[in-house]
Amino acid sequence: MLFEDIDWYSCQAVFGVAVSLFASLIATSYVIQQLSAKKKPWKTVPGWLPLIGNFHQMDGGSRPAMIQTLEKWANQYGTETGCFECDLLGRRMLVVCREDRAKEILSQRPFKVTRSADVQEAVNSVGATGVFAAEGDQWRQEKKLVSSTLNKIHMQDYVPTLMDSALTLVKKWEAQVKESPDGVVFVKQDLGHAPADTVGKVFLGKDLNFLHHPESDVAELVTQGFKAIERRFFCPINYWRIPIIGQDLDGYGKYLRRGMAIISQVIKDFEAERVANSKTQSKMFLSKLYDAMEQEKSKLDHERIIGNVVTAFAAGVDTTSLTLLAALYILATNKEMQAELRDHIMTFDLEAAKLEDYYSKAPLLKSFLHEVHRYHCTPIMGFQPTQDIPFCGTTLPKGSRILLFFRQVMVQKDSPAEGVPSGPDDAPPNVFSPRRYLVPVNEDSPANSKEQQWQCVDPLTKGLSFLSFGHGVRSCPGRSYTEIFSYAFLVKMLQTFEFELAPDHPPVKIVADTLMAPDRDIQLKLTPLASNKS
Ligand code: HEM
Repeated sequence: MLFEDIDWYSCQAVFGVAVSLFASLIATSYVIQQLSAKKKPWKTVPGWLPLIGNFHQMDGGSRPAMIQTLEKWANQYGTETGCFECDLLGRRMLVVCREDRAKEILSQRPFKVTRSADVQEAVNSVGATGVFAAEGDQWRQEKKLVSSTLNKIHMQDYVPTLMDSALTLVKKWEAQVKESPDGVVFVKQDLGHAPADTVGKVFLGKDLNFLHHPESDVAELVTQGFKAIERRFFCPINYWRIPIIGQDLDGYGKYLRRGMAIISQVIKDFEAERVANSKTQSKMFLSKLYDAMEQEKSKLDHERIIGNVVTAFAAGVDTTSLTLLAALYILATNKEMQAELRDHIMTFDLEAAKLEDYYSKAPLLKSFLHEVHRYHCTPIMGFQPTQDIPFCGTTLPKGSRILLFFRQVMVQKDSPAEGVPSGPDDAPPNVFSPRRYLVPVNEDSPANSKEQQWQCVDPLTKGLSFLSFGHGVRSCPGRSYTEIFSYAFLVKMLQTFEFELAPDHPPVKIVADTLMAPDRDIQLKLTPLASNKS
């Protein structure tokens, strides 16, 4: 067809109709949005724009910017009813930010309220098709099996591996410091690779050595997997579901195929060995899982076993590394606290420590870590009702998108969750207080006397004062696992180095569990302690 043949008049008319249709669509959705906002008992964040909703008010939409904005909105729009509504890229979200409202949602779990479909979809899409993203009978079966392999009895078997991985990390930094004239190390990547190594060893019985080979296929599956979950969670189109090419559209496909093939092979080798030799390694997750499947007569298929191993990487690695990143940042910028903790754990014998010692012999360290978990927790979790449920004096329809603001419920100043202890320093819940969970051993002796001994109480998990590992039957089965690794790492770190932020460090701020710093990383200047210099 020639250029002159085009009927420009018709084209203009079609274009005009399309523009007016689009404009009336936007106007109608604006009117619907305003009318539906008026009917609800909670406030709606103003400033809605077509297609993007309130996203343009989130300072570029990075994770910390989003958390900061939601925190600001919770104080602005959520105080009256304990919740508010906003629109993120066309998805209406009910943000629940106070204990009483959170209870209304959490009491309906696990069946009337589930993880949100967006979370399930994003997590499943990266290969973590395990208990975290499962629901209904599938979840019931897998939770029983997975939890039984992570209970305190089995945890005894994992302690040496967890300690060993923590030691290996600190030794790596010791070697690095010897080589480098300024003693500065970047910490974030290693803080992720060391817990990933524990998952490799404990879950698969394999030393995948992420710490020294961060370019390996399984390491890439894990690292790229986190990025893919964040990216895919907010994407309005599930492009990864497109047959053949979907997983490759954002470049994740190659990591998924290679990483999964390796994990699948390790499991097949393990099965073959188990058939040939009934005395396979009994001190690792796979053995314990297969034992539990036999005992319970409850078999998971090969794909679900892979999915649960990938889930351990997805659920346990980033969370642990962000906790430790926050802990190191706090100690690096508070020398007094660092010195007090070092004093406290200096005689802790890591090599000889049994599971119970981690919980009883270092109360201040334990209280510090509880507080890091509380104050710098995963701030938000997505849920949805599977049927209409009562909420805030009205009915929340099936399928509504709920963001439960765990952190806000625990740390807000004015109406915090009941049961957050104030500790010997009488600290309000909105303040970070490392001694919060300490109580005097001897009630009669004054709390501030030098002779006073302290013990650490466990945060209450019945109420909502400690939601860092979730709530109720869906709470995290990996809590002891990550705690033991973190204790071992912090003890070794404090026994080996004094540390501070590197000179001329760019500005850093922590928003919930995330550092606002270049690459969300920090550089530490590590000075070996005199007693450790060799
Ligand atoms: C600092 C480290 C960790 C934190 C802060 C953390 C936090 C959480 C949270 C908040 C949940 C959601 C609970 C809920 O929905 O109520 C969860 C679930 C889960 N976590 Fe962890 N977690 C950590 C480490 C781990 C580790 C090391 C593993 C495994 C080795 C693990 C495995 C899981 C699994 C399988 C679930 C799903 C449970 C279910 O849906 O029933 N987590 N975790």
